[in-house]
Amino acid sequence: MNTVYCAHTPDVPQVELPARPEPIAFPPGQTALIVVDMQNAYATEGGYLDLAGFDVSATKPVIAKIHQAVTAARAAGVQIIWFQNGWDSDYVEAGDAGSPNFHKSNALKTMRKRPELQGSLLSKGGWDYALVDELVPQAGDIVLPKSRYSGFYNTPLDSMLRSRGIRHLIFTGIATNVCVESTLRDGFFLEYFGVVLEDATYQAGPPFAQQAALFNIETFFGWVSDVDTFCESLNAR
Ligand SMILES: C/C(=C/NC(N)=O)C(=O)O
Repeated sequence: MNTVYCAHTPDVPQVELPARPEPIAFPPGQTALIVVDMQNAYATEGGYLDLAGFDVSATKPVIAKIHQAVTAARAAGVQIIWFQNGWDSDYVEAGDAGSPNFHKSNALKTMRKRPELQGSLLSKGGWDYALVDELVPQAGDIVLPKSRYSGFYNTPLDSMLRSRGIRHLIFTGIATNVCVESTLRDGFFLEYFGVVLEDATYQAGPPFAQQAALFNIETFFGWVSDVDTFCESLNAR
């Protein structure tokens, strides 16, 4: 199958990444690896998703895969971007009853159901908001807070990418079917090429949510590959 090349980067050295539905080429210096919301809230037992009734028992291998992908990407000159989802401790940024987020956020709903949790879930500065211990941003990485599912909404992500000439986005993180897919979709509308490394992501909900998100991405919005393939492609440069 023919490899997909961005028409605006033909003269830049490219990495060819085997992916579904077809291979895609990316120039490492014009690529960002985005780690979506690898916070205790989403990946650790006792965090928000767990308390809200979602199964997070299988997230350890995902954390290890993200670590592997980040290490290889950083060494290859790929920009690393970490997102952290959440709000101020008074939840002003979450919105009041005039915001759909107030009604749909399972974190806010869980705290309304269990008032003893109020102030603890996804609150900036708290354990739930913090990145998991295994994943530590390094000098030169970009760390961005966000208050809604898409990393492009109300954040400087687009201008930071444009100012660095970045057109290619490699996605990892949790949840595939919520913030990963939302950010990749918004990136598609803004003309970014989005690839998900499937074993470095995990769903919020049953396994079919992961399958549906990956189907949507590979069929309509981007490409799907995995961490070993990504690392081997970088090493083969
Ligand atoms: C369900 C959920 C997902 N967030 C994410 N990081 O994908 C939430 O924030 O409530």
